[in-house]
Amino acid sequence: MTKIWVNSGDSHVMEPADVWTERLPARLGARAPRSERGEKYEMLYIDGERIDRQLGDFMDAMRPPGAWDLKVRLKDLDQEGVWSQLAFPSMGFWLVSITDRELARETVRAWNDWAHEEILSKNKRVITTACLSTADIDDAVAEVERVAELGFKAVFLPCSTRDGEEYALDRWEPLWTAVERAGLVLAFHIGTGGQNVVFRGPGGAVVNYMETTYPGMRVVSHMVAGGALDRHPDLRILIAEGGAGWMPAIGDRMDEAYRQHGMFVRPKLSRLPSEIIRQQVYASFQHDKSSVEIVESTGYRNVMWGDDYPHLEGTYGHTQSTLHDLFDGVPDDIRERVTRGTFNELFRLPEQTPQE
Ligand SMILES: CC(C)(COP(=O)(O)O)[C@@H](O)C(=O)NCCC(=O)NCCSC(=O)[C@]1(C)CCC[C@@]2(C)[C@@H]3[C@@H]4C[C@@H]5C[C@]3(C[C@]5(C)O4)[C@H](O)C[C@@H]21
Ligand SMILES: [Mn+2]
Repeated sequence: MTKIWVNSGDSHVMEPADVWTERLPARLGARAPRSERGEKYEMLYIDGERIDRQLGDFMDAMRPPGAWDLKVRLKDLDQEGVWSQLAFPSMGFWLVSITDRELARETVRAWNDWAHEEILSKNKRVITTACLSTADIDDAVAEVERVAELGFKAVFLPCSTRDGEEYALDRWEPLWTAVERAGLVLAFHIGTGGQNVVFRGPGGAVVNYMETTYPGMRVVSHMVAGGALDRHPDLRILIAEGGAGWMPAIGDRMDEAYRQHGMFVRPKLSRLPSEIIRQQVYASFQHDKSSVEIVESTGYRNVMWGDDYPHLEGTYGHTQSTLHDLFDGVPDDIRERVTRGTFNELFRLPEQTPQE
């Protein structure tokens, strides 16, 4: 079986437990996210709030030996055929729920400094997103400018927002301007910003998996229909780990809404919603065949494969068989686009994948 070399638009770094306590004064470090293992649940403490989650199951299911060690990770990637990765946080995801301005600013800054020193400065294949404060837009703008200087290629925000902070609202304008001007990708990872276990009845595991997918589409409907992407034509957003098959479907439905409910529509847009999605919205997937098929059948080309390394929803241990299932028989230009081209277009990395 020939090795298909790919880039991954959705991976994760595992931060050391002391990523904040080592870098912040005790009065702040003590309030940063930390998890303690309980019987069935892990207790997650964030600024005094407690969230019970089955994180332990996720951690135990972590197979890849390189999850916590960059050098070993690069060997894992060679084995799997992954050249570059865009790596999201793990514990860093929980920073988005901090509402205290100083704590949000300082924990975000500390996480980004750790990522810059321990990942970005130590290799060229794994690049991390940067975290941003959701507590204060001015702090987020300042951090965008700082991390762009440090060489980050993407920042991330949560898919779900607090009520009254939806992404269509003007409050975000200074941040959209800053991200667009810095040429960074604005990434949203599914399952962030809200509850991930919302139903505990029959089928709960699959229902909850699906329920974390919908907020990613909601980000797109707000930022397209609210005009954010129309006002910032160079701003590119990525919805990571939510699959990509939904892009043409919501493009069509938003066009229908825009036309059939035209008398209610504001703001008016300079392009149809579907055109804005085609040009400025990107999505990643791991196993979905439909994510490849829509590129062939609808011409939505902003589709990017992701290994979700080292999470159990990802492909570690079966990457090559997954890639052959997905791409054998698919036209070369589409395989090239989805496995490497979209990633290189977004993160403007020179083509580095070794030719087997
Ligand atoms: C089986 C039930 C119904 C039983 O209910 P019970 O708890 O016993 O009362 C319930 O426990 C369940 O649904 N368990 C399945 C596992 C699960 O928690 N599913 C949530 C939806 S999937 C999800 O949230 C993704 C998007 C995908 C899996 C990894 C995920 C949890 C990751 C994992 C965990 C944590 C959250 C995180 C980033 C993070 C650092 O890595 C994302 O924010 C989010 C993400
Ligand atoms: Mn992921």
